[in-house]
Amino acid sequence: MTSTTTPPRITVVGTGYLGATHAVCMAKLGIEVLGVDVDDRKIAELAAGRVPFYEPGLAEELSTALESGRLRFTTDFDEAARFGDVHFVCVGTPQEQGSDAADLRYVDSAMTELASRIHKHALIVGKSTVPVGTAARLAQLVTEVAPQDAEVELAWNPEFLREGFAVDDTLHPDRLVFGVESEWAEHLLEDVFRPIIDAETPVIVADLATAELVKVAANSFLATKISYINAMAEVCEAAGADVDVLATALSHDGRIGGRFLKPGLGFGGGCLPKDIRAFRHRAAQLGVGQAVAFLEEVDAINQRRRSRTVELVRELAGEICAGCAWRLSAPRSSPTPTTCATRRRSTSRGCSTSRARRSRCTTPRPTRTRTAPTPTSSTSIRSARRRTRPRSSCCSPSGTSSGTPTRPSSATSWRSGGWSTPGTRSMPRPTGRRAGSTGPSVSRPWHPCTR
Ligand SMILES: NC(=O)C1=CN([C@@H]2O[C@H](COP(=O)(O)OP(=O)(O)OC[C@H]3O[C@@H](n4cnc5c(N)ncnc54)[C@H](O)[C@@H]3O)[C@@H](O)[C@H]2O)C=CC1
Ligand SMILES: O=C(O)[C@H]1O[C@H](OP(=O)(O)OP(=O)(O)OC[C@H]2O[C@@H](n3ccc(=O)[nH]c3=O)[C@H](O)[C@@H]2O)[C@H](O)[C@@H](O)[C@@H]1O
Repeated sequence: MTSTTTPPRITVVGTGYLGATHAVCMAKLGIEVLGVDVDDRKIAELAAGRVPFYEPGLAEELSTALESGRLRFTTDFDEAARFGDVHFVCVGTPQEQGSDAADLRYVDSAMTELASRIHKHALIVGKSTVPVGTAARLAQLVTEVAPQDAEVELAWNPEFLREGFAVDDTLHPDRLVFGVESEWAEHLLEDVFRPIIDAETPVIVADLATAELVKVAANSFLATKISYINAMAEVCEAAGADVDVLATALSHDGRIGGRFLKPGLGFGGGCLPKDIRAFRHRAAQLGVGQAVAFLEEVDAINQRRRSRTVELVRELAGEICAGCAWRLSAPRSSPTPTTCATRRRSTSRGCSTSRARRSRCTTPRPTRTRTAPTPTSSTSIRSARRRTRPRSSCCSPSGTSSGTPTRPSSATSWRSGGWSTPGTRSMPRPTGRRAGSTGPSVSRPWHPCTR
């Protein structure tokens, strides 16, 4: 049933990848939104209509939202506290340095800064990915720091968006999870997400701990699925079998499905590596480390995958050098080794930063001939070297049965092909993914597993 009540006004605290997307999408749904961040440069960029990372479609939606007057940005927490009825906290939760635990200092800081300025009845909603038990601790924290004239409650609403599909995933999620402690909080969240709920999106109402756990359980499952098929790739390589065909065959079993079953370099991205580690760490703290001990193997398979890829690239680079040496002895019109390498690099599409270029160019793509299928595993990297014609029997595990997987032509298709291209997601992060984005005080080199 469609509601006619005015939606609550919201703030989005932390306007990084998740927060900027959430703010823009909420404004698109007709809500008045104030985006808040401690990074004044990021706020200035967003207020000027520029998205400081790459996400398809987001810049256009940002412009539209700014023009509508429903979306504004600020660094002023007092303004945020006055403005919002519902405050979504979307700050980073990177892996702690020297530990597998999640670094919760940004969440703690954002919650404290905000709650200590609220002078009304308001709901603070955590969206960041946190270890189970964090919300209960924060619920106590916000009550303690809130002024006496305030009534502040905490809820948790984990986010499942994928980078590259962030806008669509936010507007059309598979499900909404509301971790709440009162009916008031539940109804307020329903008012915020009304258009999405009206589109028959399932809503799961849970307690705080369950809501937190849904998120880490989902990411752990996805990571496990990827490592599973990559483990099969290791076995295939040793046995002379073809993991792409194996994955395709598995994908036709409806109980298994083909999504997240693409063998490749292993999972990277911003969250899966850090989230499975933080989950193991938290489970151990709770005395149930054994229950998720398998995630250590999931991580190990993933690390092995990367090492194996580097080995393969070295092997293949050897072949390339041999090829170039052969060309040197060919007639003068043949390209020199230098021009070989330059051409190869310049044909890497979408490499608009040096980091992106590096990440693309360290993949095994250069060895493929024009007609060979995209190697998505070490087995297929090897077989691509043997084959010059596409194998019609090989289709992608996602069910696109048209034979040869196509060459990825964008960050999104490259990623969805099972390849990890960390640098292409968030190009203008000059001091590193975490350094520039999680909070101004952290400065360490970007690495997909520690962001
Ligand atoms: N990026 C993604 O695809 C998804 C991320 N998540 C989770 O969402 C959270 C945020 O992730 P991202 O947006 O990728 O991180 P991000 O690093 O892109 O953005 C975090 C933002 O928080 C700001 N910030 C830090 N401390 C602050 C404070 N005290 N007050 C206000 N702003 C502050 C930073 O300046 C930065 O703009 C993480 O917990 C992540 O695991 C969940 C689902 C998807
Ligand atoms: O918590 C998060 O931040 C998000 O993490 C992932 O999203 P994301 O990291 O943006 O990207 P994915 O498309 O899920 O890919 C993750 C990694 O797995 C790899 N992958 C994916 C699928 C596959 O079959 N094989 C494979 O190796 C990708 O190349 C990439 O490195 C989850 O898919 C989101 O649901 C979640 O919200």
